[in-house]
Amino acid sequence: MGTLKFTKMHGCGNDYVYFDCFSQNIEDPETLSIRLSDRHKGVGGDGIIMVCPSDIADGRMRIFNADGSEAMMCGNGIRCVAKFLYDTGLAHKKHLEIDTLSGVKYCDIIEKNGEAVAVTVDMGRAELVPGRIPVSLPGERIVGETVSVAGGEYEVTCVSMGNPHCVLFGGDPMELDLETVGPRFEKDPIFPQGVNTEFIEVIDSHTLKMRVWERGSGETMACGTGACAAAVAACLNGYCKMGEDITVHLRGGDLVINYTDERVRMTGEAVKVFDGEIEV
Ligand SMILES: N[C@@H](CCC[C@H](N)C(=O)O)C(=O)O
Repeated sequence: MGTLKFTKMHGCGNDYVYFDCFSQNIEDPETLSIRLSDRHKGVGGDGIIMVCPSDIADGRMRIFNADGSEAMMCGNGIRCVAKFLYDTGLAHKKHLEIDTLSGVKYCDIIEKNGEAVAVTVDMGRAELVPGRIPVSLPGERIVGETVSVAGGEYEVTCVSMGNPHCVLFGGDPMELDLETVGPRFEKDPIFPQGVNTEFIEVIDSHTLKMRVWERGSGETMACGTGACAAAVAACLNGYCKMGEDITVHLRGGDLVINYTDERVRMTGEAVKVFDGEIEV
């Protein structure tokens, strides 16, 4: 038995329990994530995030979903990791490099009264090659393709932002039975590693409304990589234009995304809720 110090943080309501792993060791993050994510018997969150030292960057992020699975990347999480590094002084730099399982990402801190309040992240290139997303469908890329999922026909666009995404365009996503439809996509064999699924209503050429079902965590208030994938998909399907700012309205707040061939940039809030300590 021992204790672990943590910080509860969120980006647009996508909340995780963050651990300073420069000074603490977590032996079994998978089990800890399942336990702490419980909103009744735990701290409550969409998973846990370990902020670790790195030999090649200012810090390294490890993210675990609420079901204990480790993910390669988290858009809302990386903004909070940047805030954590900046505010705690572990790396008090306006430009931060953060290593992830999908490579090093570059973060620019937006500061107010000495604290990071928002972060712009260079998320790198959007990956469209099906085998690298991965999605088991033929072709050079999957843009507006009709596929059969659990007996239904859907028009999908598939993108990797370091993790796999399937984007669908339609009417108001708030009217969807997401608890039924989300798991069907997550577990469909065309996505060999599972998938995060975004349901999008195009409001205008600079504005999207989105609801997300996340692999490993279910419905969350927001998904940063998902908002990036949605903006990329909106451009590929001709709803929005590359190089222009696209605001994505999520259940928990807004993200601004800018997509070019070279990179996807994401800007949004990073918020600390409270510090705590827990027996493990
Ligand atoms: N909420 C995240 C993504 C977290 C990981 C995802 N569920 C996966 O398994 O790929 C974000 O903000 O990007």
